[in-house]
Amino acid sequence: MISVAALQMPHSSAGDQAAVRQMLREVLVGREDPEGFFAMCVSILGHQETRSQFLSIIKPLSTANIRLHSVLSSIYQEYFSKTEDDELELALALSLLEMKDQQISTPNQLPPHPGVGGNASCVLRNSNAKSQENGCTQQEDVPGREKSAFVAQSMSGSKENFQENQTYKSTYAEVVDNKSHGTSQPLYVPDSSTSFSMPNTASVSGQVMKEGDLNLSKKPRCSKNRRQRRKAAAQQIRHHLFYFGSGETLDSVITLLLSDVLSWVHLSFLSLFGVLRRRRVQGSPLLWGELALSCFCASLERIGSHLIFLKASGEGNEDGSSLHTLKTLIKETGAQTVMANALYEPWLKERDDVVFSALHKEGVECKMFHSYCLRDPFSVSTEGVGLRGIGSVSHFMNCCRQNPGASIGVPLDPPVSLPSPTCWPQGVPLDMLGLARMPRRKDGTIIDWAENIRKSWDFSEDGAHARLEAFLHDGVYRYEKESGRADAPNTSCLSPYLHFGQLSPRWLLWDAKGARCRPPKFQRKLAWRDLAYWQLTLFPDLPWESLRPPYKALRWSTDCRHLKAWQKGKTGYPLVDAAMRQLWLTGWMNNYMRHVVASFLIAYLHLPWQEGYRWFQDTLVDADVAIDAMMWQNGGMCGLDHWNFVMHPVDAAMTCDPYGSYVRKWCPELADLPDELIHKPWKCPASMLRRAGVVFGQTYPERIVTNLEEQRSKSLQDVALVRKQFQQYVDKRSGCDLVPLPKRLVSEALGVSHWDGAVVTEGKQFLLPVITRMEFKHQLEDPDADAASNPYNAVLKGYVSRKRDETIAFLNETDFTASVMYEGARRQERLERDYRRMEGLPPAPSNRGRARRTPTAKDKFSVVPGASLRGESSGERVSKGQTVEKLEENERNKAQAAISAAI
Ligand SMILES: Cc1cc2nc3c(=O)[nH]c(=O)nc-3n(C[C@H](O)[C@H](O)[C@H](O)COP(=O)(O)OP(=O)(O)OC[C@H]3O[C@@H](n4cnc5c(N)ncnc54)[C@H](O)[C@@H]3O)c2cc1C
Repeated sequence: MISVAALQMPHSSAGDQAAVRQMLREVLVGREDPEGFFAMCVSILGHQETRSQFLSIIKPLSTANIRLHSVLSSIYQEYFSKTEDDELELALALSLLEMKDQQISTPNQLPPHPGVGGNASCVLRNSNAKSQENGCTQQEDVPGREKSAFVAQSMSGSKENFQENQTYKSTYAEVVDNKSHGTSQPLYVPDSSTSFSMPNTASVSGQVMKEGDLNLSKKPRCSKNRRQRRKAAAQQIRHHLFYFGSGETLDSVITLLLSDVLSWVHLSFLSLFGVLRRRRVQGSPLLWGELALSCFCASLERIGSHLIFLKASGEGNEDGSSLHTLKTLIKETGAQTVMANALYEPWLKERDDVVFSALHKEGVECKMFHSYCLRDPFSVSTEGVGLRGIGSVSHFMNCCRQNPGASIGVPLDPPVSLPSPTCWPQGVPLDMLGLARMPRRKDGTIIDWAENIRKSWDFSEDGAHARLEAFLHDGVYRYEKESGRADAPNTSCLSPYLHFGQLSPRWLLWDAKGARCRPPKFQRKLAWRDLAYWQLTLFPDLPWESLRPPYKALRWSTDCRHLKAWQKGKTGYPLVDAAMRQLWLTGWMNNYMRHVVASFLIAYLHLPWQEGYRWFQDTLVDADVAIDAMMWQNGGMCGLDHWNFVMHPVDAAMTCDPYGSYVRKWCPELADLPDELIHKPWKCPASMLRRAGVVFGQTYPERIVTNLEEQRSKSLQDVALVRKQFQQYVDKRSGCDLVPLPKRLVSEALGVSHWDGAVVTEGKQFLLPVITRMEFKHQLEDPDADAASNPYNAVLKGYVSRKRDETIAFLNETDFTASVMYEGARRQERLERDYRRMEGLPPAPSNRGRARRTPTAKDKFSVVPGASLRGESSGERVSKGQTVEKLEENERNKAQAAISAAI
């Protein structure tokens, strides 16, 4: 192993050198790819310096790792042999500059709010705070209560506030009544006191601010580290809120954002191989992070406080550098208490545990609070519920009901002031973090890919509340029935604010329940969010590896042209293109459109779901490692709750853009086509195209694939192939896929700790049958059949009748996925009716759609995946499985499990 520290970078700054060295270490241990490393050098050192220094930087590799050296050299040669024109052309294409004259408005048509917002993140606090003055709340009844009293008082504000909160809490518990289960038990709501509530409160400029990582308000402060621990490039913004104190109360508070070296990695999207890989790694979320931090700084200034930015530095790995920086700060400020909000990504939790335990050993009191999710994902348990239907939101909510754990808690008023230390520690300016750095051309000019994103959003907490208000006054009334509409602002558009902690889920849930219209579907969305984090804690490889083993071997396309066309919104399918352009220009698209573009990428282009995940990570302003990964796994057919539907790239418009106005907005070159043909311009007569000024290949791209049915058939056949190849992962009885269970779930299911002789042995794999598309089960029997002849064909064609709309709206009250299941079942019914008519058979008994949701002995495809645990080696049922089954037959869960199992 060579010594990275020995590398020479004569003309760069020490910080740059450290960043490059750090990244090279990552390459050497295989956590970073050479391409990502090179791009980082270009970003950090600049073109000139990279050109002159790169070869000497990598020179030590020429003896220590010849292969890597030659890969890096060829990347260098290729990059610097490109002409400026190539790059410019790419930049233009990628920025979709042909649309620059268009007025791009915000995703949900709210008037744009120029200016800034802010977020922030961490707070350092010193002891002896005047608790009444600021609003931190610690309602936990813990032994250290006295010590944390400063927090409790400062956050929850007055006693009256607290009482009001209690009342609110009981109202909340009633409201969260789970309608679909006819039980008065609070849905997904724990009962007793809040598990935290840090410096909440504060009425800043007359605004009630709510809890969030980057806000002053009602909630836990601190951070949510979003790090993408992926091999190509690890990026993160990390913020921590620290409270430093020396007594029973705090006398000062310092808000701190701690960022690590890799956060400044900056990939030029022009850089590599002439192929647009990404806007930049995590470009959009980092941009949001910077703008939101700047707003948060302003909010703190208004109440006489500051936000300090620090870069983690010091020797050692990333834990080491965070720890070193914190220790230095603690020494400087004399702090005795450090508090931070919990991060749930397993690898970040691990790091924080290490840091906190080291600080603890040195006598620093450390406290971690929960804020990002409604439930701490590490505390969710399947006990009493079992594993049947795992992955579905219904199953997850059942688990939360059965094992309520700590209370979700109530939002608190934001602080009106924060006690200041006598001397503020020295930080670095926000722009030094380099979060929203724009790439430069070789001539030094900046390519501002974020112009439209900045116009589209207000990045401040005020912006979050304005959107919430707007939604509660308008969109919320259409949410149940029409949240799929892309042409209307029917969803909340709050995801980036939630992601960056500018709005807490607790507050959102609270407000949604207080609204006159309380759509259960909307409330369940927050459970989806928590579900994603629960899955990530169970399967830390969720963002990279297919959960269903056979699907790792799926044959995927490697067609870069298709990928680029999809990314740039140039597939020739107007609905897909409109959504991808909206994503590029605003950093957002609604949930329905995310399903449409994901289905297109996977089922019709056969590109791996990881490509979609990566692109979303780079371009979504709400890019979230857990949610994104869970959804792409589900879309990629390998998640726990894989989609039982495929969105058709044309017909889905019947639901989401029936009049073509969404396409007209984002693909203006098609604006003059009539409503009925705008989603399929290739069907227009030549004269109509002429009149509308559409020339395929010039003004609008040709379709990159034309044989949709064939493409789908291929996709199905590929799935059948791997399921055949890896039969050990297919349950013979039900035809369902089998997923290896993480030990934590096995223990819960077997009740290992209490159960005689039940030992989950190291290395033994337990397999669980999971929800599996019916069309896959059928295809297994006839692997070469085409998609059209598969009676369970999952392609959704859009909703077409009012009656169906109403039924779907009703089912949406239960779950979005339930509605698409319904549609699938109806389609199946139609097919069967036609078949029977043609064959002269008597009509089938009715009510098949719903019946499919429950297992019947007659229809093997309806068999509900049970939680029969099998030892892989023996293939035999584990005797303890009977106990598991017993648990699962628990009456309280039966109805829910049936629905869960079907979706
Ligand atoms: C392929 C794919 C990738 C996705 N990637 C992300 C992502 O990176 N980050 C992200 O926040 N959401 C992601 N989603 C989920 C969802 O599309 C967005 O949360 C939603 O579109 C945000 O818009 P909204 O705030 O108007 O949502 P609303 O419908 O108003 O919902 C309110 C909030 O609930 C949460 N929520 C809604 N739907 C989901 C869901 N399916 N899973 C988890 N939480 C949900 C979000 O925090 C959202 O802000 C993805 C969905 C798909 C299909």
